[in-house]
Amino acid sequence: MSPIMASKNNRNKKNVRPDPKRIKRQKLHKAYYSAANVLWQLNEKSGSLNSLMNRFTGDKCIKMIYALAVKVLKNRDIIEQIKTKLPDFDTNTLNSYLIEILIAELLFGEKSFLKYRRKDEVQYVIENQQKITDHYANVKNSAKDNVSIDRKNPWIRYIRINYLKNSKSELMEKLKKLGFIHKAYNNNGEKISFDQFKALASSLNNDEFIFDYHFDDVFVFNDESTKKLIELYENGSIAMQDKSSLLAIEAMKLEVNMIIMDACAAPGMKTAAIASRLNNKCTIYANDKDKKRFNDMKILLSRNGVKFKSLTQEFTQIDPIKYPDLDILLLDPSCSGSGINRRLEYNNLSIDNQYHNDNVTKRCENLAKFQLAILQSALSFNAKRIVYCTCSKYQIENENVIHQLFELNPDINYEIIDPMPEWPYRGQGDYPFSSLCLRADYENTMTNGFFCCVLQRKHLESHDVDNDGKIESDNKNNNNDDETESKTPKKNKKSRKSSTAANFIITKYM
Ligand SMILES: C[S@@+](CC[C@H](N)C(=O)[O-])C[C@H]1O[C@@H](n2cnc3c(N)ncnc32)[C@H](O)[C@@H]1O
Repeated sequence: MSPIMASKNNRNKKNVRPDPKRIKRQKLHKAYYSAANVLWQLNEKSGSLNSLMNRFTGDKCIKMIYALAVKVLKNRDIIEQIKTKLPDFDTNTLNSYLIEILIAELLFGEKSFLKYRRKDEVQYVIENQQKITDHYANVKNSAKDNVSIDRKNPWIRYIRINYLKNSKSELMEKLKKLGFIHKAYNNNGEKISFDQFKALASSLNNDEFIFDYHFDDVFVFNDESTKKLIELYENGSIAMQDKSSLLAIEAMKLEVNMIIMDACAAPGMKTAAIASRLNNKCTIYANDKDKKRFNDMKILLSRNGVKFKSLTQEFTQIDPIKYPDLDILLLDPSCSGSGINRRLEYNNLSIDNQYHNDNVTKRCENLAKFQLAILQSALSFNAKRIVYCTCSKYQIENENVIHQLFELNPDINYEIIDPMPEWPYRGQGDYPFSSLCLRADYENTMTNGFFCCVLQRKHLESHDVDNDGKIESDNKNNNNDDETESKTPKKNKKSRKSSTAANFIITKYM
C-alpha cells in the first residue's frame, strides 16, 4: 500500500469528529489550486501567463496565485529534475501541478503549507521532503554554471504606459508612491549608447526604473519588481508588455484617425498599445477566431479603456470588401513562440534541441504554411500597410514566409520597407529584403525574440495621396464609440476583389 493510501485509511478509521477550526486551518489556500490551474493551462497552451492571470482580475488572491505559479516556472528545470527522483504517483489521483507548486514552496517559499496535512499532494511532498531537499542540494552543486539556475543574464521587465488611464508624469507619481526611484541616464547631455543602456538596465535595483532607449511609452524595471507593479497592472495604468512586441506598433507609423485591423488580436496586447498611442482616436477592428481568447481579450481591453470593434472570424474568411479603407493590417498569427525566452514556461527548453526535434520542425513547417496563408489572404484587403510579425526565432516562420509570399505573387503590389532604420538588429538569411526586417532577441536587444516585416502598398490610389504626395489617412468618421460588429464602409467597393482568398489551401496547422 502506498504511504498516501495508508495515511488515507488511517484518517478514515478515526471516528472522532474533527475540530472544525482545525479543519479550516488544514485547508490548503485556494490560491494553490488556482495557481495549479494556471500551470495546467499554460501546459495546454491555453494562453500566456499574463492572459491567464487576467482571469483573476479583482480576485484578492491574484498576487499569491501569480507568485506561486511564477515560482514554479522560474525553477521548473530544477523541479523537473527533482521529480524524476521521487516515487511515481497516480496522476489521476494527485495533481502534478499542485505538487510542483508545493515543491517550489518547500525549496524557495514560505513552507507554510506543511501544516496542511489533510491534502494528499501535501502528504506526498512531506513524505518526500528529505529527498527533495537533498536532490536540490545536489542539483545546485552540480549546476553552478547553469544559466537557468544562477542566471547569468539579469532579467529585466518592460512595462508600457497606458495613456488611456494615465499620462507619463501621472504614472511616475504613482511609481514614486510605490517607492520606485527613476534613474535618469545621460552622458553630460549626450545620448548614451545602446550598449551603455543595456548595461544600466542590467544593473537596476529592485526599487529603480529607467526610461526605455527606443520607446517613449516604455519603462524598464528589474524583473523582481514585478510583484510591486501588479496593482498598476490590474487597474490598467500599465501593461506588462515586452518591448519587442512594440516594434510592430512602431512599424505602423500610427496617425490619428487611421483605420486598423488587428487580424489575430487576442489577447489584445497590440490592440491595446495602438489605442493607447492614438488615445483611441482611430478605428480598430480587433479580430480573433478563438472565442475563448477573444473573450479574455475583451476583459483586458475594457480594463485598459480601449475602444474597438470586435470580430471573431477566421481571418481568411473575412470578406475584404467590407474593409476597403484599411490603413494598417496587422498580422500577428499563431507561431511557435520560440522567441519568448522570457516566457517562463519555455525557460527549461533549449532552443537548439527544440528546433532539431522532429516534431517541432514539423510543427514549424505547418505553422509556416498557415502564416503564409494568412499573408496571402491579407493581400486581398489592399491595405496601405501590412505589418507581419511573430514571436518566433525561426527563419522558417519569418523571412522564409515573406520570401514565399513574393515568389507566389510575382505581381504583388507591395514592397518591403524598413520601418525603423535606427533599430540595431535585422532579419536573417540571404534575401535581398533581410536587412529591411526587424528582429529582436535577448542577446542583441535585451528583449524577447521577435520578427517584424512591413509591406507597403506600392501604387496608391489617387484618393490616398494628397497634394503634397503624402499618404492621407482616409477614415475619417472615427466612429469608434462602441464595440460593434463592423458595418460595410461605402467607399471603394468597386476596386475590391470580392474574394476572401480562402481558396488558398490551409492545412491543419495547430
Ligand atoms: C500570437 S497570438 C496574437 C497576439 C496578439 N496580437 C497580441 O499582441 O496580444 C495569435 C492569435 O491568432 C489567433 N488566430 C490564429 N489563427 C487565426 C485565424 N486563422 N484567424 C484569426 N485569428 C487567428 C489565435 O487565436 C491567437 O489568439
